[in-house]
Amino acid sequence: MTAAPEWLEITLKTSRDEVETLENWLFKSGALSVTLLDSVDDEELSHAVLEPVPGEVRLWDDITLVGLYARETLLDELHDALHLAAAMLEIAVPAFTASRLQEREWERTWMDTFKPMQFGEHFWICPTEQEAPDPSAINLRLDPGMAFGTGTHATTAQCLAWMGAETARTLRPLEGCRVIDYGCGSGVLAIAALLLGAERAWAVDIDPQALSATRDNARQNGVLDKLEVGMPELVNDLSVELVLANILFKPLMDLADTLTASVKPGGRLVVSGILREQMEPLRERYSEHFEFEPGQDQDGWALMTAIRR
Ligand SMILES: C[S@@+](CC[C@H](N)C(=O)[O-])C[C@H]1O[C@@H](n2cnc3c(N)ncnc32)[C@H](O)[C@@H]1O
Repeated sequence: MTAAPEWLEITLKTSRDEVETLENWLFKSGALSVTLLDSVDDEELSHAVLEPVPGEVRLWDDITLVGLYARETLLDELHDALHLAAAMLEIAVPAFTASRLQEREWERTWMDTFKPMQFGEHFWICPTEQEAPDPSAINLRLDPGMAFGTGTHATTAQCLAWMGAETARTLRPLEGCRVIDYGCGSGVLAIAALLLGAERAWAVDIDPQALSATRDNARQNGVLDKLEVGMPELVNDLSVELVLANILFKPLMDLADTLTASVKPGGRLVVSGILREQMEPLRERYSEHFEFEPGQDQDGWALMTAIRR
């Protein structure tokens, strides 16, 4: 009898400062999902992702990253992809271990670790196969394990918390807004914006896998008809009321002119994925056209919002 195909898993240890870059590296090399584990006790925790409790964002100084690749991936091909992705990101290939994972174990991993998360009074992210804890709330459904952004990452969580905060007042806080999600990953922010009342959204990314995950997730949440998905050129001539950009510091600095042009005067820019010490240079880069609101800084990660003059 032929053995069931196994998933390929890459594991590496890193520090908080490096986690975002290395997560990006794993995705660029073709990972279907990336999980963050606390390294302190990862033998015992095995595959238990340390979820923030609702409203809480946690990060650890010593983190294990686990990237999961499609079953048909060959180890040699993966080595090549990891080296190529490192070269694209201009980083040295870090030390990692590769192992095979049985399908059942992989499924259980995600079922066990991705739990419903609440962001604000009436807004939740829920795995598709689980009951929503509050069926009357706005429940964004996501399949665990597909592309970046189930809300478990601190920087995604900060954006979702910012969007969900107003749900105590109204279930449609983004009513009438047109929204761009720049660097959409799983599309979670664009989909959240639409569920929270946005009129129309555009989700763009340089990674084709992210675009296809975004379409699937939007369809699943019944908002595909209000969402356009594509490469960044899609929004070249567009300026909207709200631009969400959870990408790294360097792309945010490089994209300043593009992102500035995509926010209409009086509109708002929300950026995350930046470290506390990167807030000031970022503010300076955007200050000619934006009035910054007080930034939020949680466990070293910052979310900044600004109004376009
Ligand atoms: C940190 S993930 C965030 C995903 C999602 N928005 C979220 O909040 O979970 C950043 C995403 O930005 C994309 N990205 C990086 N540089 C980009 C660029 N220059 N233009 C568009 N997308 C970019 C990456 O491919 C990745 O999917």
